[in-house]
Amino acid sequence: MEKPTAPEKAFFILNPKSGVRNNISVPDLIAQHLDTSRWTPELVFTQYAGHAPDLARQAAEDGARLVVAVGGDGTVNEVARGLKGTSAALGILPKGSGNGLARHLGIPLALPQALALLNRPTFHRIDSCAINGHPFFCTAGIGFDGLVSSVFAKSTKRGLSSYVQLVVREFRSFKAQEATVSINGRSLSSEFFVVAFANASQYGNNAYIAPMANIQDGLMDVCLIRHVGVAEAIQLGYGLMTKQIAHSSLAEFHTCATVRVQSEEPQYFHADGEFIGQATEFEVQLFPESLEVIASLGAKA
Ligand SMILES: Nc1ncnc2c1ncn2[C@@H]1O[C@H](COP(=O)(O)OP(=O)(O)OP(=O)(O)O)[C@@H](O)[C@H]1O
Repeated sequence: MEKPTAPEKAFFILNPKSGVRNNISVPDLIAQHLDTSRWTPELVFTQYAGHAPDLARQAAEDGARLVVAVGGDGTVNEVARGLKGTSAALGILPKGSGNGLARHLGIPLALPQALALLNRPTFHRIDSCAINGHPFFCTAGIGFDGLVSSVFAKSTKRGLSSYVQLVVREFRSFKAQEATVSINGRSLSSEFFVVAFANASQYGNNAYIAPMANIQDGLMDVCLIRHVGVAEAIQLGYGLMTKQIAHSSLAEFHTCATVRVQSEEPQYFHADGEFIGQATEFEVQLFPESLEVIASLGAKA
């Protein structure tokens, strides 16, 4: 895309609570590294959880070409939600603890480099999804995934090591629930430890739940994991971190644009790592090319 003759408006939405790198002054970095011949920046801090969708939508209505989420996947989700159906593109300055969508989109985790990508932008359209009407852009999940998100939401600790400790603690008491997954005309009934829906390939922190997921192909990858004991959990953990889950007999993969899940007992679920609630029925849908982003996508998105 050609550089416009005059700078365009870029609106930065900063979550003061996200991430573990809180010694970094993002406003200073933006002042130092953003090319003001390309972008005229405006910055605002969120005041509360759930503030960013309104801020993003308003910025788009006020003519911002670019709205940048400064935070982790929760903040990215909120900003992206607000931008759906507008003509503004999403940018990301990754400042979360997991940064799943930023990693999938090839956005550098070092903020000066992420700002350099905004200075020489490449715009792409990506798919987005929704679980029971709650938009997500990276991953959503039911079962153990959902439980972990609910416990993490109550925890004040952030970062990978706290997350791993929490996963191990919750695993000991978790009981997989009976459910039926209706997908591509088939009904699959089983006890499921996890049913994960992947628009992007990873949860964050390079934990790949669906290494083959392509964010521009009009399909989500559904990963079904049935009964898991301690030995299988160790294998799965290794598979997540090495992309080997794609070849594991413990995980079954399908691709589709819609999927339904019906469960006997209420199950916890999350969208982009944020705990949403409990339900017995789930409908997950994909919306092709529904969001414009600045990214560095290789041959396989
Ligand atoms: N001003 C605010 N005060 C309190 N919470 C906020 C505020 N702004 C946003 N939030 C909430 O903070 C939560 C966490 O944000 P985010 O996911 O960006 O960071 P993270 O959890 O550190 O990163 P990651 O998701 O990558 O692990 C989100 O649920 C968001 O709604």
